[in-house]
Amino acid sequence: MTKWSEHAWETIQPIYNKIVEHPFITELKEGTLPEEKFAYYIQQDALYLANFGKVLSGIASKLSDAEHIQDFLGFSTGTIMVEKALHKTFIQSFSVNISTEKSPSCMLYTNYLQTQLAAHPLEVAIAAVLPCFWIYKEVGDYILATQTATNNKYQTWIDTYGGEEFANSVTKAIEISDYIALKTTKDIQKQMLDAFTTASKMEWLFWDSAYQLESWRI
Ligand SMILES: Cc1ncc(CO)c(N)n1
Ligand SMILES: Cc1ncsc1CCO
Repeated sequence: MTKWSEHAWETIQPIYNKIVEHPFITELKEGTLPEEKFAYYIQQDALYLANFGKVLSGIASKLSDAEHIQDFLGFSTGTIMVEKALHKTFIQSFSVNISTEKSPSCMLYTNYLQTQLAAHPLEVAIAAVLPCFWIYKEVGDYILATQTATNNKYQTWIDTYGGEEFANSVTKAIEISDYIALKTTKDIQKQMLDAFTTASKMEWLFWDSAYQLESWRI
């Protein structure tokens, strides 16, 4: 029987392909991405991760299996560790201005995840956060496997998401998603798939918004 996660990944293939073809990713891979665009991304991602960590601990508080609770609390702590380690390094070296104003796309994505947690079945909230893990792992692995540039100034970012440690978290998150999908109804499985797809589109949007240096139109 096909696992929910296999079906889900297959469903978002066209979105994933658009992500790895996006100039943000192709230029990040070669180290040619303008620092201004990477700095914009890092600044918005700090705001994103702070919210994402809260959503993950919110999911933990709604779970019942002790192992799963521990895993989600670990993921939540992981986002804070990544935020501190990666973001503070880049924020210093690229002299990023610390802003507290979310871009439209960052606000869309963070609010979407909060809404899934607050007003939808737990299974759906779990499916909504899965692309954040899975797409980043795939993008990290893809860059590591295909990059030709040496001395890439974005290597720390690449190694964070292409590394084994992150892969372990991603494997756990996929396994938990499959476990809960198996125990729920067809209808909720479909809602999980829709949330997974929507969040995957927002992953594309997040990189695109950084590449475009998106701003509020007012
Ligand atoms: C927008 C976004 N999605 C996913 C991750 C990785 O969890 C991240 N750092 N930022
Ligand atoms: C999903 C995710 N993104 C950054 S850290 C983290 C959890 C890893 O444990």
